[in-house]
Amino acid sequence: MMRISSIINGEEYKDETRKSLEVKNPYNQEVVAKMALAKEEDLHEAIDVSFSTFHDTMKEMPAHKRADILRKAADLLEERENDFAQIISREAGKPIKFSRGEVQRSVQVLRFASEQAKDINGEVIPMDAAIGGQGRLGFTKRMPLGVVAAITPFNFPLNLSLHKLAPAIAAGNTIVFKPAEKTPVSAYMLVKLFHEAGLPVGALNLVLGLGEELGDPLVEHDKVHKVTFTGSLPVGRRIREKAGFKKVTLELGSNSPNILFEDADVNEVVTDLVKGAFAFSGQVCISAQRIYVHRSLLESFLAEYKSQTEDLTIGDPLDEHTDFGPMITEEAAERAKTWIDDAVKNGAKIETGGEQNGTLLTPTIMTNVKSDMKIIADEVFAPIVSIIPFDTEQEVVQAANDSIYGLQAGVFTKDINRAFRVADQIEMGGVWINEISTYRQDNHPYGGVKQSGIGREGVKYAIEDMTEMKFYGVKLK
Ligand SMILES: NC(=O)c1ccc[n+]([C@@H]2O[C@H](COP(=O)([O-])OP(=O)(O)OC[C@H]3O[C@@H](n4cnc5c(N)ncnc54)[C@H](O)[C@@H]3O)[C@@H](O)[C@H]2O)c1
Ligand SMILES: O=C[C@H](O)CS(=O)(=O)O
Repeated sequence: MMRISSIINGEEYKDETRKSLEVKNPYNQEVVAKMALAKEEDLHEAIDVSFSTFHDTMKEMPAHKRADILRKAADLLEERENDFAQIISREAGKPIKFSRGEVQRSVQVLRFASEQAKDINGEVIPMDAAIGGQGRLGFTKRMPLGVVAAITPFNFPLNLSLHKLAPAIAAGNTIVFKPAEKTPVSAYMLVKLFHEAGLPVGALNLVLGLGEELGDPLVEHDKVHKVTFTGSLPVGRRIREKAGFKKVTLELGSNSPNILFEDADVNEVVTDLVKGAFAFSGQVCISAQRIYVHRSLLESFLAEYKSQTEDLTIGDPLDEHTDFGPMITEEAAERAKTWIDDAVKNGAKIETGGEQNGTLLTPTIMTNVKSDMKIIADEVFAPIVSIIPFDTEQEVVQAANDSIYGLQAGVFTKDINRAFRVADQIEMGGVWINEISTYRQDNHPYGGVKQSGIGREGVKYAIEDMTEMKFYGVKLK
Protein backbone atom coordinates (compact mmCIF):
# COMPACT_ATOMS: atom_id res chain seq x y z
CA MET A 1 0.00 0.00 0.00
CA MET A 2 1.26 3.47 -0.89
CA ARG A 3 1.84 6.08 1.81
CA ILE A 4 1.37 9.61 0.61
CA SER A 5 1.58 13.03 2.21
CA SER A 6 1.71 16.73 1.57
CA ILE A 7 4.72 17.94 -0.42
CA ILE A 8 5.99 21.32 0.74
CA ASN A 9 9.12 22.78 -0.83
CA GLY A 10 9.74 19.32 -2.28
CA GLU A 11 9.65 17.64 1.13
CA GLU A 12 7.17 14.99 2.18
CA TYR A 13 5.47 14.96 5.57
CA LYS A 14 4.89 11.32 6.42
CA ASP A 15 5.68 11.21 10.14
CA GLU A 16 3.42 9.16 12.38
CA THR A 17 2.27 12.12 14.51
CA ARG A 18 -0.08 13.24 11.76
CA LYS A 19 -3.56 11.78 11.53
CA SER A 20 -4.12 9.72 8.43
CA LEU A 21 -6.94 8.74 6.13
CA GLU A 22 -7.31 5.65 3.95
CA VAL A 23 -8.02 6.18 0.27
CA LYS A 24 -10.36 3.38 -0.84
CA ASN A 25 -11.34 2.01 -4.23
CA PRO A 26 -15.09 2.76 -4.42
CA TYR A 27 -15.70 -0.50 -6.32
CA ASN A 28 -14.29 -3.02 -3.84
CA GLN A 29 -13.10 -0.91 -0.86
CA GLU A 30 -9.49 -2.02 -1.46
CA VAL A 31 -7.18 0.41 0.40
CA VAL A 32 -5.28 2.20 -2.37
CA ALA A 33 -3.18 4.47 -0.17
CA LYS A 34 -2.80 5.92 3.27
CA MET A 35 -2.71 9.69 3.29
CA ALA A 36 -1.08 11.71 6.09
CA LEU A 37 -3.30 14.72 6.82
CA ALA A 38 -1.75 18.17 6.85
CA LYS A 39 -2.03 20.27 9.99
CA GLU A 40 -2.90 23.94 9.78
CA GLU A 41 0.76 24.80 10.45
CA ASP A 42 1.73 22.74 7.36
CA LEU A 43 -0.72 24.77 5.32
CA HIS A 44 0.85 28.02 6.56
CA GLU A 45 4.27 26.70 5.65
CA ALA A 46 3.04 25.79 2.15
CA ILE A 47 1.65 29.33 1.70
CA ASP A 48 4.91 30.92 2.98
CA VAL A 49 7.03 28.79 0.65
CA SER A 50 4.77 29.59 -2.30
CA PHE A 51 4.95 33.29 -1.45
CA SER A 52 8.74 33.42 -1.20
CA THR A 53 9.23 31.25 -4.31
CA PHE A 54 7.02 33.63 -6.25
CA HIS A 55 9.16 36.62 -5.28
CA ASP A 56 12.54 34.85 -5.50
CA THR A 57 12.04 32.76 -8.60
CA MET A 58 8.78 32.45 -10.48
CA LYS A 59 7.97 36.07 -11.18
CA GLU A 60 11.35 36.47 -12.91
CA MET A 61 11.27 33.15 -14.77
CA PRO A 62 11.18 33.81 -18.52
CA ALA A 63 8.21 32.62 -20.55
CA HIS A 64 10.29 30.20 -22.64
CA LYS A 65 11.44 28.44 -19.45
CA ARG A 66 7.87 28.14 -18.13
CA ALA A 67 6.83 26.79 -21.53
CA ASP A 68 9.69 24.22 -21.44
CA ILE A 69 8.62 22.96 -18.01
CA LEU A 70 5.02 22.56 -19.15
CA ARG A 71 6.09 20.77 -22.34
CA LYS A 72 8.35 18.44 -20.37
CA ALA A 73 5.48 17.73 -17.95
CA ALA A 74 3.23 16.88 -20.93
CA ASP A 75 5.83 14.45 -22.29
CA LEU A 76 6.28 12.75 -18.91
CA LEU A 77 2.54 12.43 -18.43
CA GLU A 78 2.12 10.96 -21.89
CA GLU A 79 4.78 8.35 -21.10
CA ARG A 80 2.99 7.51 -17.83
CA GLU A 81 -0.55 7.40 -19.19
CA ASN A 82 -1.11 3.90 -17.92
CA ASP A 83 0.12 4.59 -14.36
CA PHE A 84 -2.07 7.66 -14.03
CA ALA A 85 -5.12 5.99 -15.62
CA GLN A 86 -4.81 3.00 -13.28
CA ILE A 87 -4.61 5.19 -10.20
CA ILE A 88 -7.58 7.36 -11.26
CA SER A 89 -9.65 4.20 -11.76
CA ARG A 90 -8.61 2.82 -8.39
CA GLU A 91 -9.08 5.96 -6.31
CA ALA A 92 -12.16 7.38 -8.09
CA GLY A 93 -13.77 4.18 -9.42
CA LYS A 94 -13.76 5.58 -12.97
CA PRO A 95 -13.91 2.98 -15.77
CA ILE A 96 -10.40 2.64 -17.16
CA LYS A 97 -11.28 3.70 -20.71
CA PHE A 98 -12.55 7.04 -19.35
CA SER A 99 -9.49 7.36 -17.10
CA ARG A 100 -7.25 6.94 -20.15
CA GLY A 101 -9.28 9.61 -21.93
CA GLU A 102 -8.81 11.89 -18.94
CA VAL A 103 -5.03 11.45 -19.01
CA GLN A 104 -4.91 12.13 -22.75
CA ARG A 105 -6.91 15.33 -22.27
CA SER A 106 -4.59 16.32 -19.43
CA VAL A 107 -1.58 16.00 -21.75
CA GLN A 108 -3.36 18.35 -24.15
CA VAL A 109 -4.02 20.86 -21.36
CA LEU A 110 -0.31 20.92 -20.57
CA ARG A 111 0.54 21.43 -24.25
CA PHE A 112 -2.01 24.24 -24.61
CA ALA A 113 -0.49 25.88 -21.53
CA SER A 114 3.05 25.46 -22.82
CA GLU A 115 2.11 27.24 -26.05
CA GLN A 116 0.09 29.89 -24.26
CA ALA A 117 2.89 30.71 -21.80
CA LYS A 118 4.74 32.41 -24.65
CA ASP A 119 1.71 34.35 -25.81
CA ILE A 120 0.62 36.36 -22.78
CA ASN A 121 0.09 39.78 -24.28
CA GLY A 122 -0.96 43.26 -23.33
CA GLU A 123 -2.21 45.88 -25.76
CA VAL A 124 -1.34 49.34 -26.96
CA ILE A 125 -3.86 51.98 -25.84
CA PRO A 126 -4.55 54.80 -28.30
CA MET A 127 -3.49 57.91 -26.37
CA ASP A 128 -4.88 60.39 -28.85
CA ALA A 129 -8.44 59.25 -28.10
CA ALA A 130 -9.03 61.93 -25.48
CA ILE A 131 -8.19 65.64 -25.63
CA GLY A 132 -4.70 66.15 -24.22
CA GLY A 133 -3.62 62.53 -24.70
CA GLN A 134 -1.34 63.29 -27.63
CA GLY A 135 2.39 62.93 -27.04
CA ARG A 136 1.89 60.02 -24.73
CA LEU A 137 2.27 56.28 -25.13
CA GLY A 138 0.06 53.84 -23.26
CA PHE A 139 0.19 50.07 -23.11
CA THR A 140 -0.69 47.18 -20.82
CA LYS A 141 1.16 44.14 -19.59
CA ARG A 142 -0.29 41.08 -17.90
CA MET A 143 1.45 40.41 -14.60
CA PRO A 144 1.36 37.21 -12.56
CA LEU A 145 -0.67 37.48 -9.35
CA GLY A 146 1.48 35.63 -6.82
CA VAL A 147 0.13 32.69 -4.83
CA VAL A 148 -2.83 30.82 -6.32
CA ALA A 149 -4.84 28.43 -4.11
CA ALA A 150 -6.14 25.59 -6.30
CA ILE A 151 -8.93 23.51 -4.73
CA THR A 152 -10.16 20.60 -6.83
CA PRO A 153 -12.89 17.90 -6.89
CA PHE A 154 -12.74 14.11 -7.10
CA ASN A 155 -14.45 13.53 -10.44
CA PHE A 156 -11.67 14.51 -12.86
CA PRO A 157 -8.84 14.50 -10.35
CA LEU A 158 -6.10 14.95 -12.94
CA ASN A 159 -7.61 17.07 -15.69
CA LEU A 160 -9.49 19.53 -13.52
CA SER A 161 -6.40 19.98 -11.35
CA LEU A 162 -4.36 20.69 -14.47
CA HIS A 163 -6.92 23.26 -15.61
CA LYS A 164 -5.67 25.25 -12.60
CA LEU A 165 -2.02 24.27 -12.22
CA ALA A 166 -1.00 24.54 -15.88
CA PRO A 167 -2.37 28.09 -16.47
CA ALA A 168 -1.00 29.22 -13.09
CA ILE A 169 2.50 28.04 -14.05
CA ALA A 170 2.16 29.43 -17.60
CA ALA A 171 1.39 32.83 -16.06
CA GLY A 172 4.33 32.69 -13.61
CA ASN A 173 2.38 32.19 -10.38
CA THR A 174 3.07 29.77 -7.55
CA ILE A 175 0.50 27.35 -6.18
CA VAL A 176 -0.87 25.82 -3.01
CA PHE A 177 -2.74 22.79 -4.31
CA LYS A 178 -5.51 21.22 -2.18
CA PRO A 179 -7.00 18.26 -4.06
CA ALA A 180 -10.11 16.30 -3.06
CA GLU A 181 -9.55 14.02 -0.09
CA LYS A 182 -11.11 11.09 -1.99
CA THR A 183 -8.58 11.28 -4.84
CA PRO A 184 -5.23 12.52 -3.52
CA VAL A 185 -2.97 9.90 -5.12
CA SER A 186 -3.09 11.21 -8.69
CA ALA A 187 -2.50 14.71 -7.24
CA TYR A 188 0.56 13.48 -5.34
CA MET A 189 1.93 11.81 -8.49
CA LEU A 190 1.26 14.95 -10.52
CA VAL A 191 3.17 17.24 -8.15
CA LYS A 192 6.17 14.90 -8.28
CA LEU A 193 5.95 14.86 -12.05
CA PHE A 194 6.02 18.67 -12.24
CA HIS A 195 9.10 18.77 -9.98
CA GLU A 196 10.76 16.18 -12.21
CA ALA A 197 9.91 18.34 -15.23
CA GLY A 198 12.00 21.15 -13.73
CA LEU A 199 9.45 23.27 -11.87
CA PRO A 200 11.13 24.81 -8.79
CA VAL A 201 9.87 22.71 -5.89
CA GLY A 202 8.58 25.71 -3.94
CA ALA A 203 6.42 26.81 -6.87
CA LEU A 204 3.95 23.97 -6.41
CA ASN A 205 3.10 22.84 -2.88
CA LEU A 206 0.65 20.04 -2.22
CA VAL A 207 -1.47 20.11 0.90
CA LEU A 208 -3.43 16.93 1.59
CA GLY A 209 -6.21 17.24 4.09
CA LEU A 210 -9.86 17.84 4.77
CA GLY A 211 -11.58 20.69 2.99
CA GLU A 212 -13.62 21.65 6.02
CA GLU A 213 -10.45 22.02 8.12
CA LEU A 214 -8.02 23.56 5.63
CA GLY A 215 -10.47 25.43 3.39
CA ASP A 216 -11.09 28.59 5.43
CA PRO A 217 -7.47 29.19 6.53
CA LEU A 218 -6.32 28.72 2.94
CA VAL A 219 -8.96 30.94 1.37
CA GLU A 220 -8.65 33.69 4.00
CA HIS A 221 -4.84 33.87 4.10
CA ASP A 222 -3.39 37.30 3.22
CA LYS A 223 -0.56 35.86 1.16
CA VAL A 224 -2.98 34.04 -1.17
CA HIS A 225 -3.84 36.27 -4.13
CA LYS A 226 -6.35 34.13 -5.96
CA VAL A 227 -8.59 31.17 -5.19
CA THR A 228 -9.56 28.89 -8.04
CA PHE A 229 -12.11 26.29 -7.05
CA THR A 230 -13.95 23.50 -8.82
CA GLY A 231 -16.56 21.69 -6.78
CA SER A 232 -20.01 21.90 -5.27
CA LEU A 233 -22.24 24.96 -4.92
CA PRO A 234 -22.32 25.10 -1.07
CA VAL A 235 -18.51 25.07 -0.86
CA GLY A 236 -18.30 27.59 -3.70
CA ARG A 237 -20.65 29.93 -1.83
CA ARG A 238 -18.53 29.67 1.31
CA ILE A 239 -15.32 30.38 -0.61
CA ARG A 240 -16.91 33.45 -2.19
CA GLU A 241 -17.82 34.74 1.30
CA LYS A 242 -14.42 34.02 2.83
CA ALA A 243 -12.18 35.22 -0.02
CA GLY A 244 -12.74 38.94 0.54
CA PHE A 245 -11.00 41.00 -2.16
CA LYS A 246 -9.09 38.09 -3.69
CA LYS A 247 -9.76 37.10 -7.26
CA VAL A 248 -12.00 34.04 -7.31
CA THR A 249 -12.85 31.51 -10.01
CA LEU A 250 -15.70 29.14 -9.18
CA GLU A 251 -16.52 26.18 -11.42
CA LEU A 252 -19.64 24.70 -9.82
CA GLY A 253 -22.52 22.38 -10.59
CA SER A 254 -25.23 22.08 -13.20
CA ASN A 255 -28.35 20.18 -14.26
CA SER A 256 -27.55 20.40 -17.96
CA PRO A 257 -30.40 20.33 -20.48
CA ASN A 258 -30.24 18.74 -23.93
CA ILE A 259 -33.02 19.60 -26.39
CA LEU A 260 -34.04 17.45 -29.36
CA PHE A 261 -36.30 19.26 -31.81
CA GLU A 262 -38.56 17.31 -34.17
CA ASP A 263 -35.97 17.39 -37.00
CA ALA A 264 -33.16 15.93 -34.86
CA ASP A 265 -31.69 12.64 -36.01
CA VAL A 266 -32.51 10.23 -33.18
CA ASN A 267 -30.22 7.48 -34.46
CA GLU A 268 -27.25 9.80 -34.49
CA VAL A 269 -27.74 11.26 -31.06
CA VAL A 270 -28.86 8.43 -28.77
CA THR A 271 -25.45 6.79 -28.26
CA ASP A 272 -23.84 10.12 -27.38
CA LEU A 273 -26.62 11.00 -24.97
CA VAL A 274 -26.36 7.63 -23.21
CA LYS A 275 -22.66 8.30 -22.73
CA GLY A 276 -23.43 11.92 -21.78
CA ALA A 277 -25.74 10.84 -18.97
CA PHE A 278 -23.94 7.77 -17.65
CA ALA A 279 -20.20 8.29 -18.20
CA PHE A 280 -18.54 8.04 -14.80
CA SER A 281 -21.94 7.28 -13.29
CA GLY A 282 -23.24 10.78 -14.05
CA GLN A 283 -20.64 12.34 -11.74
CA VAL A 284 -19.78 14.95 -14.36
CA CYS A 285 -20.80 18.57 -13.91
CA ILE A 286 -22.07 18.81 -17.52
CA SER A 287 -23.73 15.40 -17.49
CA ALA A 288 -26.92 15.22 -19.57
CA GLN A 289 -29.40 15.39 -16.70
CA ARG A 290 -32.50 16.69 -18.50
CA ILE A 291 -33.31 15.52 -22.03
CA TYR A 292 -36.18 17.45 -23.60
CA VAL A 293 -37.55 15.51 -26.57
CA HIS A 294 -40.11 16.84 -29.04
CA ARG A 295 -43.30 14.86 -28.43
CA SER A 296 -43.27 13.51 -32.01
CA LEU A 297 -39.94 11.74 -31.31
CA LEU A 298 -40.63 10.64 -27.77
CA GLU A 299 -41.63 7.02 -28.36
CA SER A 300 -38.81 6.12 -30.76
CA PHE A 301 -36.22 8.04 -28.72
CA LEU A 302 -37.19 6.45 -25.42
CA ALA A 303 -37.21 2.91 -26.84
CA GLU A 304 -33.73 3.27 -28.35
CA TYR A 305 -32.34 5.17 -25.37
CA LYS A 306 -33.57 2.53 -22.95
CA SER A 307 -32.22 -0.31 -25.05
CA GLN A 308 -28.73 1.23 -25.31
CA THR A 309 -28.71 2.07 -21.59
CA GLU A 310 -29.57 -1.50 -20.68
CA ASP A 311 -26.68 -2.68 -22.89
CA LEU A 312 -24.05 -0.84 -20.82
CA THR A 313 -21.52 -3.20 -19.25
CA ILE A 314 -21.53 -2.67 -15.50
CA GLY A 315 -18.52 -3.84 -13.53
CA ASP A 316 -15.01 -3.37 -12.24
CA PRO A 317 -13.57 0.00 -13.31
CA LEU A 318 -10.23 -1.69 -14.03
CA ASP A 319 -11.79 -4.02 -16.59
CA GLU A 320 -11.27 -2.66 -20.13
CA HIS A 321 -14.83 -3.69 -21.08
CA THR A 322 -16.57 -1.79 -18.28
CA ASP A 323 -18.77 1.13 -19.36
CA PHE A 324 -20.27 1.85 -15.99
CA GLY A 325 -18.94 1.52 -12.44
CA PRO A 326 -19.58 2.68 -8.89
CA MET A 327 -20.30 6.11 -7.48
CA ILE A 328 -17.65 7.68 -5.30
CA THR A 329 -19.20 6.59 -1.95
CA GLU A 330 -22.11 4.60 -0.64
CA GLU A 331 -23.56 7.81 0.86
CA ALA A 332 -23.54 9.44 -2.58
CA ALA A 333 -25.40 6.46 -4.08
CA GLU A 334 -27.89 6.40 -1.19
CA ARG A 335 -28.54 10.14 -1.52
CA ALA A 336 -29.26 9.73 -5.24
CA LYS A 337 -31.55 6.76 -4.55
CA THR A 338 -33.63 8.86 -2.12
CA TRP A 339 -34.08 11.45 -4.88
CA ILE A 340 -35.40 8.73 -7.19
CA ASP A 341 -37.73 7.43 -4.47
CA ASP A 342 -39.06 10.95 -3.74
CA ALA A 343 -39.75 11.50 -7.45
CA VAL A 344 -41.57 8.15 -7.71
CA LYS A 345 -43.71 9.04 -4.67
CA ASN A 346 -44.72 12.19 -6.53
CA GLY A 347 -45.70 10.42 -9.75
CA ALA A 348 -42.47 9.88 -11.69
CA LYS A 349 -41.79 6.56 -13.42
CA ILE A 350 -38.55 4.56 -13.47
CA GLU A 351 -38.13 3.31 -17.05
CA THR A 352 -35.03 1.33 -16.15
CA GLY A 353 -32.47 1.19 -13.33
CA GLY A 354 -33.08 2.71 -9.92
CA GLU A 355 -31.46 -0.14 -8.01
CA GLN A 356 -28.83 0.69 -5.43
CA ASN A 357 -26.43 -1.63 -3.71
CA GLY A 358 -23.48 -0.13 -1.86
CA THR A 359 -21.69 2.32 -4.17
CA LEU A 360 -23.52 1.05 -7.25
CA LEU A 361 -26.63 2.78 -8.54
CA THR A 362 -27.77 1.26 -11.83
CA PRO A 363 -28.20 3.61 -14.83
CA THR A 364 -31.61 5.16 -14.28
CA ILE A 365 -34.04 6.69 -16.77
CA MET A 366 -37.00 8.61 -15.37
CA THR A 367 -40.16 9.87 -17.09
CA ASN A 368 -43.34 11.65 -15.91
CA VAL A 369 -41.14 14.06 -14.00
CA LYS A 370 -42.11 17.54 -12.75
CA SER A 371 -39.95 20.64 -12.69
CA ASP A 372 -39.95 20.91 -8.89
CA MET A 373 -38.62 17.37 -8.30
CA LYS A 374 -35.05 17.25 -7.01
CA ILE A 375 -33.98 15.07 -9.95
CA ILE A 376 -34.87 18.01 -12.22
CA ALA A 377 -34.38 21.15 -10.14
CA ASP A 378 -31.12 20.20 -8.37
CA GLU A 379 -27.86 18.79 -9.65
CA VAL A 380 -28.21 14.97 -9.49
CA PHE A 381 -24.50 14.24 -9.98
CA ALA A 382 -25.49 10.58 -10.28
CA PRO A 383 -26.56 8.17 -13.06
CA ILE A 384 -30.09 9.54 -13.33
CA VAL A 385 -31.48 11.08 -16.50
CA SER A 386 -34.98 12.44 -17.06
CA ILE A 387 -36.69 12.36 -20.43
CA ILE A 388 -39.24 15.12 -20.80
CA PRO A 389 -41.58 15.71 -23.77
CA PHE A 390 -42.26 19.21 -25.13
CA ASP A 391 -44.39 20.75 -27.87
CA THR A 392 -43.11 24.25 -28.61
CA GLU A 393 -39.79 26.07 -28.85
CA GLN A 394 -40.92 28.72 -26.38
CA GLU A 395 -41.99 26.12 -23.84
CA VAL A 396 -38.70 24.20 -24.02
CA VAL A 397 -36.50 27.29 -23.78
CA GLN A 398 -38.42 28.33 -20.69
CA ALA A 399 -38.06 24.85 -19.15
CA ALA A 400 -34.32 24.69 -19.91
CA ASN A 401 -33.81 28.11 -18.28
CA ASP A 402 -35.91 27.24 -15.23
CA SER A 403 -32.84 26.46 -13.14
CA ILE A 404 -30.48 28.09 -10.69
CA TYR A 405 -27.66 26.66 -12.84
CA GLY A 406 -26.30 27.60 -16.26
CA LEU A 407 -23.19 25.73 -17.33
CA GLN A 408 -23.55 23.98 -20.69
CA ALA A 409 -26.44 22.80 -22.90
CA GLY A 410 -26.96 20.79 -26.10
CA VAL A 411 -29.44 21.73 -28.83
CA PHE A 412 -30.23 19.31 -31.68
CA THR A 413 -31.90 20.54 -34.85
CA LYS A 414 -31.23 20.75 -38.59
CA ASP A 415 -32.74 24.25 -38.72
CA ILE A 416 -29.83 26.69 -38.48
CA ASN A 417 -32.04 29.66 -37.70
CA ARG A 418 -33.70 27.89 -34.84
CA ALA A 419 -30.37 26.56 -33.59
CA PHE A 420 -28.90 30.04 -33.16
CA ARG A 421 -32.15 31.58 -31.93
CA VAL A 422 -32.41 28.98 -29.17
CA ALA A 423 -28.69 29.16 -28.37
CA ASP A 424 -29.05 32.93 -27.88
CA GLN A 425 -31.99 32.49 -25.51
CA ILE A 426 -30.49 29.74 -23.40
CA GLU A 427 -28.93 31.07 -20.19
CA MET A 428 -25.68 29.11 -20.09
CA GLY A 429 -21.93 29.69 -20.15
CA GLY A 430 -21.81 27.47 -23.26
CA VAL A 431 -24.25 26.02 -25.78
CA TRP A 432 -23.46 23.20 -28.19
CA ILE A 433 -25.45 22.85 -31.40
CA ASN A 434 -25.83 19.23 -32.53
CA GLU A 435 -23.48 18.09 -29.77
CA ILE A 436 -24.23 16.93 -26.24
CA SER A 437 -23.87 19.20 -23.21
CA THR A 438 -21.20 16.84 -21.87
CA TYR A 439 -18.69 17.58 -24.63
CA ARG A 440 -15.77 19.80 -23.70
CA GLN A 441 -12.58 20.59 -25.56
CA ASP A 442 -9.97 21.86 -23.15
CA ASN A 443 -9.11 25.11 -24.92
CA HIS A 444 -12.57 26.60 -25.32
CA PRO A 445 -13.88 29.07 -22.75
CA TYR A 446 -15.64 27.05 -20.09
CA GLY A 447 -17.60 28.16 -17.06
CA GLY A 448 -21.05 28.98 -15.83
CA VAL A 449 -23.59 31.72 -15.39
CA LYS A 450 -26.10 31.96 -12.51
CA GLN A 451 -25.05 29.62 -9.68
CA SER A 452 -22.85 27.46 -11.93
CA GLY A 453 -19.98 29.77 -11.17
CA ILE A 454 -17.81 32.77 -11.80
CA GLY A 455 -14.98 33.13 -14.32
CA ARG A 456 -13.82 30.97 -17.19
CA GLU A 457 -11.30 28.16 -17.61
CA GLY A 458 -9.89 26.70 -20.83
CA VAL A 459 -6.17 27.50 -20.52
CA LYS A 460 -6.04 30.90 -22.28
CA TYR A 461 -9.09 32.16 -20.34
CA ALA A 462 -7.81 30.80 -17.03
CA ILE A 463 -4.52 32.63 -17.67
CA GLU A 464 -6.46 35.88 -18.12
CA ASP A 465 -8.02 35.30 -14.70
CA MET A 466 -4.64 34.40 -13.20
CA THR A 467 -2.91 37.59 -14.29
CA GLU A 468 -3.51 41.23 -13.47
CA MET A 469 -3.60 43.84 -16.19
CA LYS A 470 -1.13 46.64 -15.49
CA PHE A 471 -1.14 49.95 -17.35
CA TYR A 472 2.08 51.74 -18.31
CA GLY A 473 1.98 55.31 -19.54
CA VAL A 474 4.85 57.32 -20.98
CA LYS A 475 4.89 61.07 -21.61
CA LEU A 476 7.11 61.47 -24.65
CA LYS A 477 9.51 64.39 -24.79
N1 LIG B 1 -18.10 23.40 -13.23
C1 LIG B 1 -17.11 22.54 -13.27
O1 LIG B 1 -16.17 22.67 -14.04
C2 LIG B 1 -17.11 21.35 -12.36
C3 LIG B 1 -16.25 20.30 -12.65
C4 LIG B 1 -16.23 19.18 -11.82
C5 LIG B 1 -17.03 19.12 -10.70
N2 LIG B 1 -17.86 20.15 -10.44
C6 LIG B 1 -18.75 20.05 -9.28
O2 LIG B 1 -18.09 19.47 -8.16
C7 LIG B 1 -19.00 18.77 -7.35
C8 LIG B 1 -18.47 17.40 -7.05
O3 LIG B 1 -17.16 17.40 -6.58
P1 LIG B 1 -16.80 17.21 -5.03
O4 LIG B 1 -17.81 16.32 -4.40
O5 LIG B 1 -15.37 16.85 -4.96
O6 LIG B 1 -17.04 18.70 -4.53
P2 LIG B 1 -16.80 19.34 -3.06
O7 LIG B 1 -17.30 20.73 -3.14
O8 LIG B 1 -17.33 18.47 -2.01
O9 LIG B 1 -15.21 19.32 -2.88
C9 LIG B 1 -14.36 19.99 -3.78
C10 LIG B 1 -13.11 20.42 -3.05
O10 LIG B 1 -13.46 21.40 -2.07
C11 LIG B 1 -12.81 21.07 -0.84
N3 LIG B 1 -13.57 21.66 0.26
C12 LIG B 1 -14.54 21.10 1.03
N4 LIG B 1 -14.97 21.99 1.95
C13 LIG B 1 -14.27 23.14 1.75
C14 LIG B 1 -14.28 24.43 2.36
N5 LIG B 1 -15.09 24.73 3.36
N6 LIG B 1 -13.44 25.37 1.87
C15 LIG B 1 -12.63 25.11 0.84
N7 LIG B 1 -12.57 23.90 0.23
C16 LIG B 1 -13.39 22.93 0.68
C17 LIG B 1 -12.78 19.55 -0.87
O11 LIG B 1 -11.83 19.08 0.05
C18 LIG B 1 -12.39 19.31 -2.31
O12 LIG B 1 -11.01 19.47 -2.47
C19 LIG B 1 -20.29 18.74 -8.15
O13 LIG B 1 -21.16 19.71 -7.65
C20 LIG B 1 -19.84 19.10 -9.56
O14 LIG B 1 -20.81 19.66 -10.39
C21 LIG B 1 -17.92 21.26 -11.24
O1 LIG C 1 -17.25 17.54 -14.19
C1 LIG C 1 -17.18 18.52 -14.90
C2 LIG C 1 -16.03 18.68 -15.80
O2 LIG C 1 -15.84 20.03 -16.10
C3 LIG C 1 -16.19 17.85 -17.01
S1 LIG C 1 -14.81 17.93 -17.99
O3 LIG C 1 -13.66 17.29 -17.35
O4 LIG C 1 -14.45 19.31 -18.17
O5 LIG C 1 -15.13 17.30 -19.25
